[in-house]
Formats: sequence, C-alpha cells, structure tokens
Amino acid sequence: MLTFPELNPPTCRGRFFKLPPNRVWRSYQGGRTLDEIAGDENPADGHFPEDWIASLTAASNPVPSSPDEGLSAVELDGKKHLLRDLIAVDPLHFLGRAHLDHFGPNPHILVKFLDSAIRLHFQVHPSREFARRFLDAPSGKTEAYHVLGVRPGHEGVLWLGFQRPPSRGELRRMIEAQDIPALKACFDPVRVRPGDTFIVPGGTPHALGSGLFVVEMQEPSDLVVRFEFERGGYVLPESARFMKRGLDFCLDIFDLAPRPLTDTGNPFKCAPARSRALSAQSREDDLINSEFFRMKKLRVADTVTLAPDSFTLAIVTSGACRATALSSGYSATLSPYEKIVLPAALGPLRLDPLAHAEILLCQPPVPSF
Ligand SMILES: O=P(O)(O)OC[C@H]1O[C@](O)(CO)[C@@H](O)[C@@H]1O
Repeated sequence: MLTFPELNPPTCRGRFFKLPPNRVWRSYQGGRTLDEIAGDENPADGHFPEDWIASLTAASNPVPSSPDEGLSAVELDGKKHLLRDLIAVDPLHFLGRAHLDHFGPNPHILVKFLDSAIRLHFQVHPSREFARRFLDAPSGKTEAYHVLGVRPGHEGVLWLGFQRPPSRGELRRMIEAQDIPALKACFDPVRVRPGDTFIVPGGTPHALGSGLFVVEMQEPSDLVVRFEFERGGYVLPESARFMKRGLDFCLDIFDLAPRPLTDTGNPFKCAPARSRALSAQSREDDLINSEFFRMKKLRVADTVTLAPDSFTLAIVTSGACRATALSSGYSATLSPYEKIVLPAALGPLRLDPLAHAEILLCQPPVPSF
C-alpha cells in the first residue's frame, strides 16, 4: 500500500469529497456553460469543453497540457490531492471488498460534463472485447449520455449508429476521401431533450451534436477513432485519428449492422427501468444498470437517507441540498452542478433538500458482472 505523509486512512474516513472543476482539452470547442457554472466573468467557448469527474483516467491528447491531465483532484485539509492517491491509501474504504476483488483498486468508471458548442467529430470507440483482444487495454469505451440541456438556437441532436450502413469498402473510401456528405447520409440524427438518457455501445459510430450539455458516463478509457479529420477549423494530426494503428485495423472496430430508428423505438435510448419511492415525496429511478456502469436519478423533495452499496459519485443536476454523513455528522451544502465522491464504506448519507433537488448517482457495475 502507498503511504503519503499527510494522507492516511483515518483522514479519509467519515466524510465525502467535493470535486472541483477538472477541465480537459479536447479537439472540439465548447465549455461556455461550464465557465458560467464556475462563475467566470467572461464565459466563452474554447478547447476545454469537458469537466472530468472522479477521474482516474489520464487524457490522451495530441499535445498534453500536463502529465496529470484528466486526473481528478480533491481538497483535504487545505491541500490538493489526486483522487487516485486518496483511493490508493484506503482502497477498501473507497471501493469495498467485492469491487476491489473483481475490478482492482480503481472505481472502473469515468464521468464527465460535456458542453459542446459544435458537433463533435464522427468517431467510434472500441468495445471492451476489442480493447482486451487487440489493444492490450482492460477497458473499451461504451458510453452513455444523460442530457441536461440544449443551448437556445441549437437543434439538440445525436448521431448514433448507422441507419444506412456502408460496406467496409465504401466506408474506407468515405474516410480516405473525407466525403463528409456521404458519411452524414449513413445516419439519421436523433432529436434529444433534457432528461433523455442514451447508451452507446463500443463499436457504434456516433457524434454528439452542437449545443448539448450532458453528463457522460463511460468505461474508463480515452480510446477513440476519429474518422472525420477537421471540425471547427481544427485539423486532427495523423496520430489522433486511428489510435496510431492505421485505418484498416480501425475498420474492424465499426459495428456495420443497420441500427434503424422507429417511431416506437430507438435502440440506444434508455427507458427508466425501475422507479421506487425513497420517502413520501422523493423517488429514485434506475436509468442504467449495465455491465459497464450504473446510473440512477434521485428526485429529492423531502428528507431522505441513502445507503449506497458501492463507490458512488453524486452530481446535483438541479436544486440544492444539505448532505450529512450520519456516521460522523460531517456535512456540506451541495449547490447545482456540485459533485461529490461517496466512499463505499461511508455508511448512510442524509439529504435535506433546500430546493427540490435532482441528483444523479453514478456507480460502477455490480461486481458480479
Ligand atoms: O475527439 P475529441 O475532441 O477528443 O473528443 C472525444 C470526446 O468524445 C466523447 O467520446 C464523446 O463521444 C468524449 O468522451 C470524448 O472526450
């Protein structure tokens, strides 16, 4: 076990941890909404359109801004520590025995606020199976989006799966020629609204549209094949297109099955699977319960007590509340868009709403998967 002079298990116990903004460089532009949330006097879109939350995953960028880019930090007794280091001194407390035995000393999820000013590059991520078999990586990048907002003046669309898939040869031609109209014609964009949730399995060609503000949850990796080379005036260097493996290797990642969207069904949309009362006026909905991650939505209108069974990331998506760890009395007010890490062994957490609050709970998969 690692030890740090000022970090030891007792200092981590009996409390939860607020996560400050952790902005990450990306090749597309956005981030104005994140600036506004941070209280920036001159909010503006730029190349920091994402906030990586509870991240132990390093960003893979053409020119890294810092070696720790992507890794979340927390403040403890006035000092900043990487969440990775905090978990390393007390992994059993943060993750629990079953998780630790099954997944190792890592929360095994990556969560982000993603705030797009423009449509992202068309891209595809490897599935877990592909990553393990051909990339020597433990995780692929199945991902999910929970839509929080659509900027005024933007349509609010996602491009998910090929509705009219090209053959492998046609796809190679479109990518080599950067025939974007032909690539676009393979998709029917999907209109989205705040509150919608989508899951995008690894292998699915996709792009998030412009003006979206979402909570994105994914397997903990930054593996991406970007098959559109220019967006918003930024041209991706060769090394950032095909994971340095070449186009032919990457064509095997694509799911080329047709993914039709019908009036009654969108194969990527998640219907709330289960809803249960937490108290007289508060509810919990299961949005996603998959082998990759779990996401729940709480609507808190009166006092509730939660007893999470694993490492949990809680994000206030509207309203505000006071959170109290009952084992210690440690408490804090949570405002809109604040996020906290709850160690698996924290014990019961009481939430007293200050204004009707909506809270997303993001968790690793149950270890039996
Ligand atoms: O191509 P870029 O700028 O790295 O963007 C990749 C982004 O796309 C996503 O995979 C969403 O599709 C994000 O998780 C990721 O950060």
